[in-house]
Amino acid sequence: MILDLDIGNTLSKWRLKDAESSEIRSRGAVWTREEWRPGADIPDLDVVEAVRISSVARAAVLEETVALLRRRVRHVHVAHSTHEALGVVNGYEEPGRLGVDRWMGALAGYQLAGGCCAVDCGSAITIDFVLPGGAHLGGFIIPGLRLMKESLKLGTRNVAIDPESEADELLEPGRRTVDAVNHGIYMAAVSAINRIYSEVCDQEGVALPMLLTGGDARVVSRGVQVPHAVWPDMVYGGLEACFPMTFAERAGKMSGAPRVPEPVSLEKIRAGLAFSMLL
Ligand SMILES: Nc1ncnc2c1ncn2[C@@H]1O[C@H](COP(=O)(O)OP(=O)(O)O)[C@@H](O)[C@H]1O
Ligand SMILES: CC(C)(COP(=O)(O)O)[C@@H](O)C(=O)NCCC(=O)O
Ligand SMILES: [K+]
Repeated sequence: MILDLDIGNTLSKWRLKDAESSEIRSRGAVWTREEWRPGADIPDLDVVEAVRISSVARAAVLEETVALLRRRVRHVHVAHSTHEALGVVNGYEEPGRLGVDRWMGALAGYQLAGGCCAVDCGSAITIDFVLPGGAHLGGFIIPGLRLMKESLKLGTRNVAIDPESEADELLEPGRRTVDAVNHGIYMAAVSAINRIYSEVCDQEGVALPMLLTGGDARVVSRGVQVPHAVWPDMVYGGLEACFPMTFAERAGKMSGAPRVPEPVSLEKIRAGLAFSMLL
């Protein structure tokens, strides 16, 4: 079995993948913290022959995790942001400083779609752009839904946006604090994504397919007007592409990859942008 780990600032996600069949056998998530208990937080390591890790948590968390795993598993691969990988050139002045989850998303998106806009809705919402040809432009970082809400300190942190909510409802003015806050942060997130996408496509003269991932991807997806696909395993896709192990991975296949969404034409994107400027 292969154990894939995606350690975010809030949640540490794991999945077990069968190295023979490429099937996902199980998955889970625990709050990100320093100590892991194999058998409780993560699967029993006896069945694991290789581990692949993407981590943006504090260095100490990664060090502890790697030390624990190396004692029990022969192959432990830790992903890093580099200047270039798999045809993508990192847009950061200091490539190593780009969050490795963003780098994994950009690599997975490029492998699947060629140029793309990769949006990760987790603790932070990150919006990264890769052009056809592989130039990563860099991106945008805003606080995620939960962080935005917590920063207001209005006592609403424990009432999350119902992931089943309809976007229409969330776009109405709230008539209670909790709704005013939830609808406000939702509007802030989806309008930023819509606008940033249009601005960058306009600047670069190319309509890019958009891919969404992260814990809030589903609910954010409902308010994003741009054609897009939700790909919950996008960060894992980057790990698969960087450290291919199964037959399918070596053939360039990434688990759970969605159909690439057809972007609207650049003319339409520009018309939408011009219209919103006139209002
Ligand atoms: N069951 C859940 N537990 C915790 N957070 C959740 C859950 N479902 C959705 N979320 C949302 O997902 C976010 C965490 O998403 P994730 O992509 O795992 O973040 P990160 O990679 O930063 O740890 C939280 O900030 C919260 O808004
Ligand atoms: C921007 C992030 C905090 C997002 O992390 P996440 O929401 O997935 O936990 C992470 O990618 C990170 O720590 N990046 C380093 C800074 C940068 O990318 O510029
Ligand atoms: K994120």
